Amino acid sequence: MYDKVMETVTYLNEKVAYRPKVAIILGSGLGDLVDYIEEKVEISYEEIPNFPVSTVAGHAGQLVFGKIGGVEVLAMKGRFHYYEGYDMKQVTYPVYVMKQFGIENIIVSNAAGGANSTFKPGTLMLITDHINAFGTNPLIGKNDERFGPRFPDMSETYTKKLQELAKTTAKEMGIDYREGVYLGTTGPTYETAAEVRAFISMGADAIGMSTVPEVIIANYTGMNILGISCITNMATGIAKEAHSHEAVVEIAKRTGNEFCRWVAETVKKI
Ligand SMILES: O=P(O)(O)O[C@@H]1C[C@H](O)[C@@H](CO)O1
Ligand SMILES: Nc1nc2[nH]cnc2c(=O)[nH]1
Repeated sequence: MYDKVMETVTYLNEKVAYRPKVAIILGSGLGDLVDYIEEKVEISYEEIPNFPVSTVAGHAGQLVFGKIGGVEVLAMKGRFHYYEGYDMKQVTYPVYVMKQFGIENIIVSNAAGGANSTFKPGTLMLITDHINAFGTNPLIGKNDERFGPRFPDMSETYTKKLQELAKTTAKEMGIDYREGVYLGTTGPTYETAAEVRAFISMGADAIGMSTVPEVIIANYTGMNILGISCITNMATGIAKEAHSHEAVVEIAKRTGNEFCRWVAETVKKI
């Protein structure tokens, strides 16, 4: 794995002059953030050695390098989900690459269902912590100490300093946000109402199908982490209507503007 990652990193180093310290993983329907990136260099996943290829509608499959307000960034437009059939090492492969490429701060985003009944579709939630309900862990297997320790601590997974920065920025910009715990499941089914009740009793405020594996690797490799969920629907049982991925992407795109403004301003201060 290490050699493969380094091969990908070498390719990127030769292909782009940018050396960003900040990366952003864009969730379903949140890809418009790339419109805030100037002097872009875009690379399709197919072109990148050892990179998996995204198959989900609403996910473009590109690394986008450039600048937001003068700050160099790397945005991942299209992520890899466990439910697509990738194994956990493939799902998290880009995060290993980012770390070796020099990324120190990662912003992870997602579209998620609201489990906290005080949320509504369109709510932006700053992730304060997560629950891994995937039933597996991307670090299972032999550990390579060149990436990180065998038993990573996760007592401050979502970096307090970045949370404070995002909160101050939101207040300055008049952006409304909530805070909460993201629970990640495998998908691709949306939850049953009974599962949502169980997840609420476990402490979930938002439920999604991504983010947790990437964050586990980002934490393991020693990155600062900021997470934002865009609540696109209320979770099953709280919502009156049935879910569809099309509706999720549609709401994420509609609320995406606030999300993009918030992330762009926060990036400038990192
Ligand atoms: O990549 P994210 O977590 O934003 O995508 C969400 C979860 C599923 O992939 C999909 C369900 O509609 O959207
Ligand atoms: N698991 C899950 N993922 C989502 N992504 C967007 N909405 C939802 C949801 O309600 N549940």
